[in-house]
Amino acid sequence: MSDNPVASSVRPEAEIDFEIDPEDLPDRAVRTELGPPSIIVDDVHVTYRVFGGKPVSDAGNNSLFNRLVGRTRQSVGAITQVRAVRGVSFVAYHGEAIGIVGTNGSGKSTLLRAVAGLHPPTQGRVYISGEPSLLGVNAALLKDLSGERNITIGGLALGMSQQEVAAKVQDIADFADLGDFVYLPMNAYSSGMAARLRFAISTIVTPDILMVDEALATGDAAFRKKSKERIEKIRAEAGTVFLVSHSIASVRAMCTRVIWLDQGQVRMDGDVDTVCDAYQKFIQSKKGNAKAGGKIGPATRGKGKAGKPGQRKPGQGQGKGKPTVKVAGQHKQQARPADAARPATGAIRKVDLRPATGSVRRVTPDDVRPGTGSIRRVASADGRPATGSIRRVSPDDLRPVAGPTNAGSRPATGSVRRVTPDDVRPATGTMRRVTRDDTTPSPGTLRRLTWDDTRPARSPFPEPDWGGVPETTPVMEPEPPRRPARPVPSSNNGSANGASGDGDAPARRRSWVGQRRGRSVEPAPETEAIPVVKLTDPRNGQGG
Ligand SMILES: Nc1ncnc2c1ncn2[C@@H]1O[C@H](COP(=O)(O)OP(=O)(O)OP(=O)(O)O)[C@@H](O)[C@H]1O
Repeated sequence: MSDNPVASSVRPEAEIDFEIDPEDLPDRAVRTELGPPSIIVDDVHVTYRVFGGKPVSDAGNNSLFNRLVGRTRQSVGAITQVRAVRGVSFVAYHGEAIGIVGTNGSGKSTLLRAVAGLHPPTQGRVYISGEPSLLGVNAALLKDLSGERNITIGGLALGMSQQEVAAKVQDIADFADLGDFVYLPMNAYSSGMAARLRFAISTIVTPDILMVDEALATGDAAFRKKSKERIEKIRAEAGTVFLVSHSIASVRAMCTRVIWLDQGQVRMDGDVDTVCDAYQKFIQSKKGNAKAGGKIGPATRGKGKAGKPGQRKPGQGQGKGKPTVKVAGQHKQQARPADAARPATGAIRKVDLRPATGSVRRVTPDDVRPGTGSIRRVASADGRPATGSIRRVSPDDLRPVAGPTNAGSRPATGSVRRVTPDDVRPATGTMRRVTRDDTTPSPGTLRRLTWDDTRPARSPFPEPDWGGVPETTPVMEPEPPRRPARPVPSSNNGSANGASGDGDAPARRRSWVGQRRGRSVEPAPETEAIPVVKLTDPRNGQGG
């Protein structure tokens, strides 16, 4: 394991707010008579163990063996120890408002968490009388819930009953200046609104010990004024208030005592003006040094040679012959030379944008012009067919391959061409266009239906009566026995006067029957007299 006591020093520059108009906070906190001790912090150390970090050898243990071991661990994933708080001791009293100042990463938040019991000290002890209430920027509010619900949950967590919380919801929403936003999920809040709500929830009840960590930083002047009044009230009721802030003006206005932390240690502890003045001077000297070319920060890793203050050997962390910047009389910082951005071996260097062989370079318009053997720009002329190369397809490619006429659009072997109407004419063995002729009947095939196809094959109805006698009910007269006609004398044919004798009767009868059947029946012609011949049987000679 490696020890990295200066890890905090690489944090970005603290955002120190000197710009707050003191008129926003007109009344200075008045130091009142102090009560008994509320908190005793006795030589507290807090060390974080970070997995996977790069081990940085301590200056005191920078032996060859340690460096070799450190490098070995670095390659397999080392555990880095970050000593955030290192041996802090102080006593806080009832009725005090203590401001805690320091640059980024100096251990302010860690110290508050240790005092509030949220992070056990690695070493040392904390004694406390009363119930601490830590209000931090990361206080556990549920962002998916509305402000109203968070007020309820926070109030219950502080020991209030449901009725007490319900009665206070509107007051808290008014104090945080949320308006109707109190009914919306906290996701919809700005950072300032969320910070105001956190402060309002934490101060629903008057806590014994209130710890405010940067929660006021996002508030506007009006809200800071309200906050100050509330803090004054808590302090007046013999509570103890801790205020972590980068706003020196707020600390000056609200606190009665200030502790300045630097790299996890108490650098100064005393009355407001003395400590704030010293801290302000320290910050301004850092700013001045930064403007002069030095980098702001209490210390630098400087190739792993920067160690704890007081343990650093002269010349450590400095390149040979390179200028150094002294920060606040304690930390040494290697100045960044003006030509630091020039190419260096093994480091990030300025990329040469000119073409170079085998290196990354900037692509210029010249690079995309046609050239041989490289990626080049495809010009209009290049869009014509080429063999074996990717090219741009132009409208010309869609024209017939052979010849400009339709004839040229006939199938060609092995090439894609435009399909014309000619291509859909009938051809043998290929698909062809279907014409009307294809729909005329042919034997054994489907044919066109005509009107006749729709008439019944045999009518189910009887033939209509057209005035005659139905054939199904014929009236038959029995025909009289035929007698042999008597020979008619040629002199007396009986037809001279129109009268007829008995020989006319059969003709008349046939004519009548024919009329009744509705048919025109021609009278039978007069039969001639047939001689009667008597036949004899040749076997017995008798007539038959
Ligand atoms: N959870 C953590 N794990 C590892 N290191 C941490 C953790 N929290 C803080 N640190 C380190 O501890 C050191 C002190 O951090 P801390 O947040 O207490 O400083 P701070 O003074 O509150 O900083 P700031 O002003 O930026 O809020 C820093 O170097 C930081 O990187």
